[in-house]
Amino acid sequence: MKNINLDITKAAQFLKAGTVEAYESRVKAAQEALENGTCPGNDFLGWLHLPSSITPAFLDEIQATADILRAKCEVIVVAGIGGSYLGARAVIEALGNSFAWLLQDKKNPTILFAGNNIGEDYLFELTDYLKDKKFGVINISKSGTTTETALTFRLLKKQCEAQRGKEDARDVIVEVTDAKKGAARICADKEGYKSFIIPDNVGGRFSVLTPVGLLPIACAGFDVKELVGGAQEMERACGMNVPFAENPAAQYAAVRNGLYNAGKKIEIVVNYQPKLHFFAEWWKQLYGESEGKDHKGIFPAACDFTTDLHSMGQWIQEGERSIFETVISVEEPERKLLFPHDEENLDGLNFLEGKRVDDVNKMAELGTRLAHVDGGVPNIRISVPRLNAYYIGQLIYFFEIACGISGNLLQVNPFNQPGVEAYKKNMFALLNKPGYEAESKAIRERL
Ligand SMILES: O=P(O)(O)OC[C@H]1O[C@H](O)[C@H](O)[C@@H](O)[C@@H]1O
Repeated sequence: MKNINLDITKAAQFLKAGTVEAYESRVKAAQEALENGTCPGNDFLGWLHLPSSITPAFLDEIQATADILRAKCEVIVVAGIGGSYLGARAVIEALGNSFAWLLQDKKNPTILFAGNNIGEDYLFELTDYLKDKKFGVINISKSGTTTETALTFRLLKKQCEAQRGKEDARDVIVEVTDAKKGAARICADKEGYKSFIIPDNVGGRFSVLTPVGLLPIACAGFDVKELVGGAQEMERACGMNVPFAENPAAQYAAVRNGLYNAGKKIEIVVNYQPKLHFFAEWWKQLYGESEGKDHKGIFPAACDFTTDLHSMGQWIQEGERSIFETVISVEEPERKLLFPHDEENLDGLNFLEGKRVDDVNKMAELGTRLAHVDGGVPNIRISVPRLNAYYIGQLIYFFEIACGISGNLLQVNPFNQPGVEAYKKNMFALLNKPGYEAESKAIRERL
């Protein structure tokens, strides 16, 4: 079976000859530091060999819980934010029907996401929509104390119990959280909810292959064994025994650092399939939180093409030359649709009659690639044979291991996110959270 394939030729051509190759020894050192646990943030390396450590029995347990929720719920709300949100949504949207929430699909529950904002209208409208629904909740929080998620869970737990009764609610509320600490753990133990553990040594943004991602994905009806199988294959293909020139993660990490050092400060991940929109959101957190520190790091951005060619296309073609693109290209769509004939041919498009829609999309992609490279935008291309669970699993692990290597090349700790606390501290000070008295006083003096 084919694997995802990385092509860096149209990016490396922007660098001095030999630049990518010159990273070989530094990449090797980064790989060794990850393997040996000697890099910064070495207490968060549990994701490194996670795919190959997942057992069939563990996946059966995930599936059994998902089956209960699927049988008892027409809607499942997945509450979580950041790494406790984006991976599940990325995979579910990539694999699902584009109009999933509009389908009266009796076979699969509708999956909704919440706990990822503090929008009063959003939460009101969600709880309003759920009023006459048989719904369940997967509450996901590693710390168990994240405000956005905790607020949402308060609302949903109460509503679920009110609508179903406390006993029945107990079967459809599941917590995914720390083994020992945090409000979600205490609540799960007290209420007797089914719960899954997020390992201590796996950070949120690397946790999609733990129950954080696997449980919602199984609830949505997708094959978690295939997903993990794809990740396992990439764990092998990106292993440190694979030579530098043949190792896609090593190559990607090297070329993007080469580009960064040559002044390309922004990486735009691009898709030509709208289903990959949230995959790019997941990627943005993975790379943004891992590399954006010590006043360094490529800014991770994303565009959906061809949609955004009609909005951001101008900037990409002719704006400041500080960007490069990483295109995720799906080789073969899952469905077939032909360009139709039209008697009047008012749009002049009858020359495309009978062609697959994807043939047109592919020419848009090729034309864009040539135009952007001509315009000075280095282009990395990752081709994905099909948009299925196996290849999404490959993409996930590929980007994770490349991120670990890349962060080490950048000489930052890729596994912490101290900067995220600044807004939380201010918010709690402004809200007069008990324990924040001094901060509250100090911040008010600044207003
Ligand atoms: O899973 P939780 O503890 O609720 O955290 C959810 C997210 O929020 C934080 O602020 C971090 O920046 C993220 O890395 C994390 O994934």
